[in-house]
Amino acid sequence: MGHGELRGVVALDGPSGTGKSSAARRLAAALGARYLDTGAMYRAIALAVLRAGVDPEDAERVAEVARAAALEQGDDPERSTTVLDGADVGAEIRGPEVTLAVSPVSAVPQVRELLVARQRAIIAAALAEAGGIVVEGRDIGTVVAPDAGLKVYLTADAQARAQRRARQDSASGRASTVDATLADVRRRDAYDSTRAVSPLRPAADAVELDTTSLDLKGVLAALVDLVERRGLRVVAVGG
Ligand SMILES: Nc1ncnc2c1ncn2[C@@H]1O[C@H](COP(=O)(O)OP(=O)(O)OP(=O)(O)O)[C@@H](O)[C@H]1O
Ligand SMILES: Nc1ccn([C@H]2C[C@H](O)[C@@H](COP(=O)(O)O)O2)c(=O)n1
Repeated sequence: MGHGELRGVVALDGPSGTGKSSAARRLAAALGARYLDTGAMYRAIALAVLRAGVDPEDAERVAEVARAAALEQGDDPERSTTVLDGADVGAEIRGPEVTLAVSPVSAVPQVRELLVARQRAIIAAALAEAGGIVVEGRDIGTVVAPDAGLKVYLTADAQARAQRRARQDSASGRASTVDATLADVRRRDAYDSTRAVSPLRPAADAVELDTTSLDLKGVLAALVDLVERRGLRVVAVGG
């Protein structure tokens, strides 16, 4: 068992742009835990589908590509890596082509089955090695880790989320407008929450946290408070 302060699994779910990745990474780093970005795994499979020249809506061929892809998702909160077929694709999976393809790809039941099994294996290894892990996505509290010690469902106004995403795009040199980003955010929310398998929704026992008027420091403070109230934070003894 490692010396992190978090014991067990924290599940962070919610729609696109609510701050799951930013908050999960910071929480894991603050509590000496591992961090798993499950969206990056779906994005990597979407990239493999595009590279193979397969239509993201062709479920059968998408499942074949997913089975053949060699995917390694890291769980270090200081440096979250996504390696596809031997190369780091961390930047490429954030591009607009992958963002457009990822919703249909992630709706394919065989893709979900494959990735959920891998996510559970990563979580089990992290618990054994570090004692705690923060996992973020769309179905963590409902499907991947239904026994998580804390489940948080992040929300924020679509307008605020689009503004955040447009700022992020412009900081990374990608041209986008708030209107176009808002349309994309709404498209993905609709697709992700209406698909047949594991649709985006809060777990019955999730705590909802609206981040619209919170900055990232405020979100982190609220999460640490929830972790402490659940008794999931242990203070390491000795050095
Ligand atoms: N509370 C906040 N206040 C201001 N900016 C924020 C806040 N939360 C996140 N952001 C910014 O919004 C952008 C999107 O955040 P992030 O990637 O963490 O969201 P996400 O929920 O993981 O989105 P996705 O599901 O689409 O990957 C980032 O640029 C991040 O810095
Ligand atoms: N557990 C998950 C994580 C992600 N997805 C899908 C739905 C998202 O639109 C897409 C990309 O995720 P993001 O990187 O934006 O968090 O992947 C999912 O279905 N289940």
